[in-house]
Parts: sequence; C-alpha cells; structure tokens
Amino acid sequence: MSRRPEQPKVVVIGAGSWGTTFGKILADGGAQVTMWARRAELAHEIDEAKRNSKYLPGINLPRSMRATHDLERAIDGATQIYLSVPSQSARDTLRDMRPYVGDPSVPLVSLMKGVEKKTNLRMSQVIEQELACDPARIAVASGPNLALEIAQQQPTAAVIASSSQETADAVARRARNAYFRSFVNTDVIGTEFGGVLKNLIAVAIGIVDGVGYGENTKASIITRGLVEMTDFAVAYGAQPGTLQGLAGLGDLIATCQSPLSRNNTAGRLLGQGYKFQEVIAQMNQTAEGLASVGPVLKLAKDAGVEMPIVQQVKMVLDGRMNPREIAPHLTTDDDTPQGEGTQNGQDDRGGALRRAIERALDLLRDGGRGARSDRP
Ligand SMILES: NC(=O)c1ccc[n+]([C@@H]2O[C@H](COP(=O)([O-])OP(=O)(O)OC[C@H]3O[C@@H](n4cnc5c(N)ncnc54)[C@H](O)[C@@H]3O)[C@@H](O)[C@H]2O)c1
Ligand SMILES: O=P(O)(O)OC[C@H](O)CO
Repeated sequence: MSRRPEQPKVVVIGAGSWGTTFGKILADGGAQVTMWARRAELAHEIDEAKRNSKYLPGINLPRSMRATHDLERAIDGATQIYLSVPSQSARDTLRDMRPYVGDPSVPLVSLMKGVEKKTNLRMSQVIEQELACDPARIAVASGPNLALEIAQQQPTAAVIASSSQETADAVARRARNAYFRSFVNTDVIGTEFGGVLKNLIAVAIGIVDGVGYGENTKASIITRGLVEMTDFAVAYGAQPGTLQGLAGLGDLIATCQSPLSRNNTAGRLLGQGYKFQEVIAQMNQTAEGLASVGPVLKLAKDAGVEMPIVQQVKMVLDGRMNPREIAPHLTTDDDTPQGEGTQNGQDDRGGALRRAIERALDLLRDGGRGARSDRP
C-alpha cells in the first residue's frame, strides 16, 4: 500500500503486547506505523495477516500497519521512534539502533517500565547513555495501560513526560486517538518511577491473592504501597503530584486489580507456593517487577528510603519468607507508632525531603564531587 504524504511515518521497536498495541494506537491516530519485530515470522504475520497471534490474540491490527525484521528499514524516515522491548534488553537493542537514529529532531519515546539490573538506571537514562543524545529529545509514556484492553479500544489515558515541553507535546499529539488520550508533564523521573514501582506493589497484591487474603489486606498494601512509591520517587527528584496521577495511582489501581497484569500474575503464582524459577518458566511474557525489585531496593537504601512492602516481595522471591506472612508493614518493625503520611514533608519527620536536603548539603560540603550516597 502506498503511503499518503500527509501521514508521517513512526516506528515502534518491539512487537510484543505493548509495542503492537501502541502501534495500533498510533495508526488509529493517523500515523503510518512500521513495527520492528525481533523475529522475522512475527514481522511477517503483522505485515501480511495484520495479526499478532502470540501477544494479542483475537485483535485485528490496522490495515495500514507495516512490520519488518530489518532495523535500518524500520527506522528509515521515521519522525518519531518508540521503544518497547523488555527493559533488560533495551541497551542491546539501542546499540543495534545507534547507526540509524542520528536525526536530532526525531523524538525517542520509552514505553518501558523497568530499571536496568546491572546499572540501576531508568530507561530514559539508558537511552541517553547508549545513543549519546540530548535528554530533551527523550520522552517516556506511562499510565494505566493494560495492553489487551487498549487493543480492544477501551477508553484509556496515559501521560507523556519529557524534560522538553515541546517534545512531550509533539509525542502526545501523535499518540492519541478517539479511545486513547495522552496528557503531558515534564517530570520524567516521577513518570518513569511510577511505572516501575507500581509493578512491585502489583506483585505484592498478586501474592496476597494467591495466598487467599481478602480486600482489607489488599487495600492496606495498595495504600501503603503508594506511600512507598512516593517516598522513593520524591527522594530521587520526582514531583509528589506525579505519583498521585495516571503514572502513579492510576497505574497502581489498574495493575493491582487486573488479572491481565503479568506482575500481578507472577505474584499470584508465588502466593500459591510456586518457586521463583517455576514462576519464570510459567510466564511467557515480560513481568518487569521481577527484575526491578533488586535495583529498586538498592536505590532505596542509597537514598535512605524505607520500602517494607518491596522488601517483603524480594524476600518471597528469594524464598526467605512464607508468602502468608506478607503484610503492609514488616513484622519486625519496632513498636513506635508511626504517622500515616509520606516521608516527604507530609508528616512531622519530613524524611525524604530532609534526606534530599542533606544530600544536597553533602554535595556542597564535598566541593561538588558527589553526595555521600553517590560514591562507590
Ligand atoms: N503489556 C502491557 O500491558 C504493557 C503496558 C505498558 C507498558 N508495558 C511495558 O512495555 C515493555 C514491553 O513489554 P511487553 O508487554 O510488550 O512485553 P512482551 O513480553 O509482550 O513482549 C516483549 C517483546 O520484546 C521482544 N524481546 C524479548 N527479548 C528481546 C531482546 N533480547 N531483544 C529484543 N527484543 C526482545 C519479544 O520478542 C517481544 O516481541 C515492558 O517494559 C512493559 O513493562 C507493557
Ligand atoms: O502486565 P503488567 O503487569 O506488565 O502491567 C501492564 C501495564 O504496565 C499496566 O499499566
């Protein structure tokens, strides 16, 4: 099919459930979409049959959607590049893309919700590092976005964040249609960490479901989970409001409630008594939370943030805790009554804010060589 000149070409790298769904969002919004798939057979199925039977069974993809296994051909002429592979393989994929992404006017958009295990970096940081590009060119998309529901064209919203308002606006204008609305902000850290952290709380909720506990336990963990998410993200520079929005609370609700969530599913299997390796063997799609839990706890320790729920998820994953013992608090906590607010200034301890100020003072005292927690 020949391309009409008024339809700009965009490319989606990664043709799993979210990449393909996002391709459909873009195509239904009027873009000429090319998908890049790692496997030639999948590229062929999308290109010819307009189907992705493994990742989106029963969904008809737009007739205009193209797909290829050839990275150079996929990226050639693209006005926006979207990236949706598992976070742990993003760096290798970016390395392969490097020769073809030179045009500095082309935004690079992360659709991923993980942290790189070996570096503890967010995906926008990995993109910036691997492509040596201006951060103003990078955007991230996040929100309550369960792929299959959106592929079925159920109305949904997301947020596009970039340090450049112009980039966020350009991406949001492209990534919208009658059933998908993109909002914008400039809080990349909060938007990205929201997507990472809600996965960990969703694993905890899955564990609770698998064990057979009811709504009180789940509501307690979701609510305290949001406090943990906020404390952590704010300690790293996020705006607290972002965690109350689509990329925080919104995504937390969707992921914790839905049996479609792979993180929730992985947790449920753990709660039913399966061991970590058995869970991995049963999952044939990406559950980012399983890989992000280690890096998040390391980052939390560096920033002095307490994350009892995430800590318990890690203990269950490691086989060091019986899933039946999971609670919104550590049972080893001391007896001192604790305020309910977040640590970042909403309670009398002002924890995260205080620590951020302390780190800034450390940095100044140290002649700008790095805050205490940043040093090896
Ligand atoms: N599925 C959702 O509902 C959803 C929604 C929002 C965000 N996300 C995020 O999108 C990202 C991608 O998730 P997904 O749901 O599409 O995963 P998926 O498991 O459905 O698909 C992953 C895709 O990446 C490919 N892939 C696997 N290993 C690769 C490698 N080493 N190199 C290149 N490609 C590789 C797979 O072949 C597959 O096409 C994740 O970070 C996820 O958190 C997913
Ligand atoms: O299936 P999950 O658990 O990766 O969640 C998918 C999306 O992130 C929900 O917004």
